[in-house]
Formats: sequence, structure tokens, C-alpha cells
Amino acid sequence: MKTDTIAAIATAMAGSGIGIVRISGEEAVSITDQIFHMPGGKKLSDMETHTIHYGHIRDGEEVIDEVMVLLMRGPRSYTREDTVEIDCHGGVYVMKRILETVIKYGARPAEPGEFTKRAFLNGRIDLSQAESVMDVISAKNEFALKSSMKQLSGAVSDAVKEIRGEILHEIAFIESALDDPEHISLDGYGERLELTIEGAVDRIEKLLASSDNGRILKEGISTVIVGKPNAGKSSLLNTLLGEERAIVTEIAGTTRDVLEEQINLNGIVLNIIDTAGIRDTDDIVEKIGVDKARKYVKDADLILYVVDASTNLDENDGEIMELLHGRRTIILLNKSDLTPLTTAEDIRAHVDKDCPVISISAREQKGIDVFTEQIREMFFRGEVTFNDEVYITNIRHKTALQEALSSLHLVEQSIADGMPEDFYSIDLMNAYEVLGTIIGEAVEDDLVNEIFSKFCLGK
Ligand SMILES: Nc1nc2c(c(=O)[nH]1)N(C=O)[C@@H](CNc1ccc(C(=O)N[C@@H](CCC(=O)O)C(=O)O)cc1)CN2
Ligand SMILES: Nc1nc2c(ncn2[C@@H]2O[C@H](COP(=O)(O)OP(=O)(O)OP(=O)(O)O)[C@@H](O)[C@H]2O)c(=O)[nH]1
Repeated sequence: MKTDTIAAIATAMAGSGIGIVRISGEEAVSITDQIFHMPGGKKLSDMETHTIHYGHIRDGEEVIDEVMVLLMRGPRSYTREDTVEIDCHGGVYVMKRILETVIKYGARPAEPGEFTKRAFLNGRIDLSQAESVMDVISAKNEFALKSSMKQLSGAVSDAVKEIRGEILHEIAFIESALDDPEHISLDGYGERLELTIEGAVDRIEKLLASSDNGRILKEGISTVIVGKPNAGKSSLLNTLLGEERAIVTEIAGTTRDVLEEQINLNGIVLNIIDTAGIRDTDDIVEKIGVDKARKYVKDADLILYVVDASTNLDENDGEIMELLHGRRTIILLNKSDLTPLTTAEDIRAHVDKDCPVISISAREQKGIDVFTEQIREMFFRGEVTFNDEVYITNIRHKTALQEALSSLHLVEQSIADGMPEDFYSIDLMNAYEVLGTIIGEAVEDDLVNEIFSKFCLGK
């Protein structure tokens, strides 16, 4: 079947040194032949694959730009189709004019992600690899880049395929034993199957465990700063940010809205929310802030509770400390530069035993390194190095793994209950299929379209 030839600007739609117009499909070369003029009248179609050529893009007699053209014949290309890339000057207008010309001569504009979708449909990469391409593009730190490159290389796919392989083996065994009971015995099979399932469950659980750390490393620790009005929450945020972002005043209750900031503490990213002081209030605007604070405390990975150590604890502190039970919290005894009225011991009496209490001075920027170290300890056991594990960072993959896990638990249950063997197959099959969705096997077109529609144009 003949597929359309697609084209798009693959570089940013902003003025830059060089821009790339990308063309893929059966007519990529013949279209380029009509608009690309090389010195001496040579034709791109006569050139070897993986070569670069100098010349001009013309629409009829009109010269549009002086360019370099890359030729990659399928299947040795990103999409596995014939691909031509025009390296032109990176002006928005000139790139658009070239794209228009390519379309005039027979290509159609590519949908977002359509080049990568073709790479997937043509079998060069699977779905999880295709998804990682977007993660590589959006990676904002070392971890995000490394984990997505690992996924692009097929590490997630391999892990999934291995588990699927084992499951399929069992399904096939059960089916053949049921078909041919005279020659294949199912005696004691339940116990053997149980071992295989245990191994698979183990590996899936490990992958799922990686997803929490993976999310935190990739996106940052969602952190909320709580504390009474005037405790120094905004000052702490400013100190961490190293700039005057939040409004700091001496009037209690200044922070009415919720501020969100991203900070990078030596490689650890905190997505910090500074909330209005939590306390009883009749002021409507403030009340909204307080309610939000309560909600954020519930959802955050980390809570920073700022206490003004130069004052005594009161019932408002009691109420806040109530919220902190069972949550990862660091207590910051602020204003340590002033005479203390509240000590670490006073606080420890009211919070979880393992909850760290650190003396700081937001104003004099003291104790911040101890605090950073504490976060490192809490979340990364002291180290923020990326080890060679496979990390699940995609929510779609995580959901599929969770579903596979419950199917496998059902198999374990059936074995324990002494159910007949054909019961095992149904749940094994479910696990097998849902794992397949991670790599794009038997997925609905709608899902594929949805995934690629989130890509950028030209990718
Ligand atoms: N100019 C340009 N730069 C680019 C890309 C591109 O398509 N064009 N890429 C993409 O967006 C990325 C590189 N990724 C690529 C992945 C596979 C193939 C490719 O042609 N693979 C074939 C043949 C390999 C070979 O020649 O042996 C294959 O795997 O079958 C090319 C680029 C980043 N830089
Ligand atoms: N001495 C001293 N004063 C501080 C310190 N940190 C903050 N302050 C002062 O305490 C006051 C309140 O600080 P903010 O940062 O506005 O307090 P907040 O908790 O954000 O207050 P609200 O916005 O009302 O919730 C300001 O006058 C700060 O300068 C500190 O470490 N030492």
C-alpha cells in the first residue's frame, strides 16, 4: 500500500541559525528532485544513501534558500521510509516557505509525532521506545535524560518481554496438557507454576517500586511548606530560591495565595508550594489558602513544617502537627538567630519519632546545608546517583504493570484454592496481554493516536 509522503519543520519555530524541514515517504526523493537544484544539474535521486548535498531550493524560477540536503533511503532511516532533510536557514519565514513548497509538490503536512509513529508502525521501535522519545526531548535533568535514553534503547521493553515470555510459556504448557492429557501430565504443575509466578511478581514489583523514585528523580519532590503566619515560610522559600520571590512582611497572614516554585538543591529538584499559614480564620481569601494547604499536605511527597522558635508553641501548632502524622516531614526550627522559646524536644513530643528537626535561620541563611543533606538522606539514602536499574517513569506503563500484577495474584489465588488448570490460563492471558500494551502489542488505534498526538510537530 502506498503511504502519503509527509513533511514538517523539525526544528523550533523561532529564528535560529539553521532549521530543518523533514520529508518522509515514498515520494520524498522525487519531490525534492523538483525543488532542489545542485550545481552542475545533478539530481538527488542519483545520489547514494546517507550523503549530504549542497544546492538551492527553488519554487519554479524563484530561489527560496541556499541549503544542505541529507538523503537517507529506507529502511536506513528514522521512519524506515525514504527520508530527506533540508537544512536551511533557521528563519521562521524561510522554513515555512520551504515547507509550503514541499507540500505544493506533493507532500502533506505531518501530524504531531507522525515521523515517530511511522517508526513504530514500521517496526523500528516499539511503543515504549516511541514514548521515550518525547521524554528525551522534555528531559530537564540528568536523571530524566538517562532514564529516557535507557527506555529508548529498549530496556523497559526487554524487561517486559522477558516476563511475558515466561507467562506465555506457561499458557502454552497448560493448553497443550489440556489438549493431550495422555502424554502431558499436570500433576504437581500448580507448585511449579507458583514458582514462576512468584518470580514474575517479584520483578513486576521491583519495576513498580522504581516508578516512585523515578517520578521523584524525573519531576522533582513535590514539597509543601506549612507553618503558622509569620513563622518565616516565605523567607525560607526566598533563601532556597536565592531571590526575592515571595512577599516577606511582618504582618501575619501575608501569604494568601499559594506560590509554586521549582528549586534545584545540588541536583535534587523540589517543587515547592508555599501555603498560607494554617490556622483558623474568618477571612475568606485566607480561608481558601488554608484549605488548599490542608489538601496539599495530603498529596505532597515532603512537608516542610516551619516553626518560629522564638515563640512558644500554641494550639495552632498542635493542629498542624496533627496533619503531619505518617507523612514524610522535616521540621525546621526557624529564627535560630533569636533567643529560643521552642526547642527540638518540645516539638519531638508531638510528632512521629523519626521526624527530623533542624535548626535554621532563613534570614541569616544558616542550617540550609544540613537541611539539604537531610533530604538527600530521606529520599536517596544519601546518594543521588543514577544506577543501572530500569526505571518506570511513564504512568501508562505503571498502570499496565499494576494490572498485570493483580492478574498474577489471581493465578496464585486459583492455585491456592485448587482450581482447575484452565482457570490459570485466563488470568495468565490477561497478564500477558496487558503487559503487551506497554510495548504496543494489540493496542487500539485510538490509544496509539492519542500517544503520538502529544508529540511535537516534526518529531
Ligand atoms: N538530522 C537528524 N538528526 C537527528 C534525528 C534525525 O532524524 N535527523 N533523530 C531522530 O529524530 C535523532 C537520531 N535518531 C535516529 C534514530 C535512527 C535513525 C536511523 O536512521 N535508523 C535506521 C538506520 C541506522 C543505520 O544507518 O544503520 C535503523 O535503525 O534502521 C536515525 C536517527 C536525533 N538527531
Ligand atoms: N530573626 C529572624 N527573623 C526571620 C527569620 N525568618 C523570617 N524572619 C522574619 O519573620 C517575619 C515573617 O517572615 P515571612 O517569611 O513573611 O513569614 P511567613 O511564614 O511566610 O508568613 P505569612 O506570609 O504571614 O504566612 C519577617 O519579618 C521575616 O523577616 C529568621 O531566620 N530570623
